[in-house]
Amino acid sequence: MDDLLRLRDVVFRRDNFTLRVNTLDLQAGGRYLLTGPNGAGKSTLLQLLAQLLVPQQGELWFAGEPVTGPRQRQQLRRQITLVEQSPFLFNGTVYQNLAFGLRLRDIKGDLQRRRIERALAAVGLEGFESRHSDNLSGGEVQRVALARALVLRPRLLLLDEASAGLDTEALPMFEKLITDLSDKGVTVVLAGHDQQQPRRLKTRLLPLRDGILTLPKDDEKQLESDPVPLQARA
Ligand SMILES: Nc1ncnc2c1ncn2[C@@H]1O[C@H](COP(=O)(O)OP(=O)(O)OP(=O)(O)O)[C@@H](O)[C@H]1O
Repeated sequence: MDDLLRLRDVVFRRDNFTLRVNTLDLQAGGRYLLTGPNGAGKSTLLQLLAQLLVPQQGELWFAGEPVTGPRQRQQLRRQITLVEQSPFLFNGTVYQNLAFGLRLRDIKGDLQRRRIERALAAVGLEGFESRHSDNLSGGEVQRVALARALVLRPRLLLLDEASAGLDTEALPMFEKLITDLSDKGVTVVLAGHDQQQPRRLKTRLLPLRDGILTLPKDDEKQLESDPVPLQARA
């Protein structure tokens, strides 16, 4: 598989927190799980991968091209979507929330309607188009936020604790969606605390501790074992 995103010697500093990523290669169609305790830097790394934060040091490549300036980062944001830990839906209907990003991409009319219908069906919320964002449960908000990401058809989908509020019916649907997307070539990075998810989803692990990403020495072995960093890659 080809690398979609590569990071080398990346350092991001903010206040008293420093995030360090020596080597990270995300393959096209790969599934990854970012693990680590509260405050380890998972959300910060996802924002960096989403090109919403800019590292002070290091190099990034997307689809083989070096990521250099703000203009390029802005273009990349059209291919990368982050679903935040506490997603914000604006005051309006579910349809309006999903249509917003499509309108910016000039996707209108029937195509817009079909994409929204399909994305809502994919998260199990068929017929939710006219529901108001104020009248949704926490789990429904998360699913609408996921659908809002899906309609944009990103090449890299970043999910910050996106399954935390899902019930026992919604979780298998969510996990099937993730595997289907990666089978279609979408790279998916999830951050979370579900200890069983790596086994169920067969994700590669990206363990973060105190802002340092420590890749497991042997990814395949890691899939069989607990999601705990064992040894740093030299
Ligand atoms: N907007 C911000 N401004 C300043 N510091 C921040 C900001 N967001 C996070 N931090 C700090 O950066 C560090 C990493 O936080 P981050 O949210 O990335 O961790 P996390 O691993 O996602 O945690 P959690 O599991 O609790 O979601 C923490 O020390 C946090 O206090």
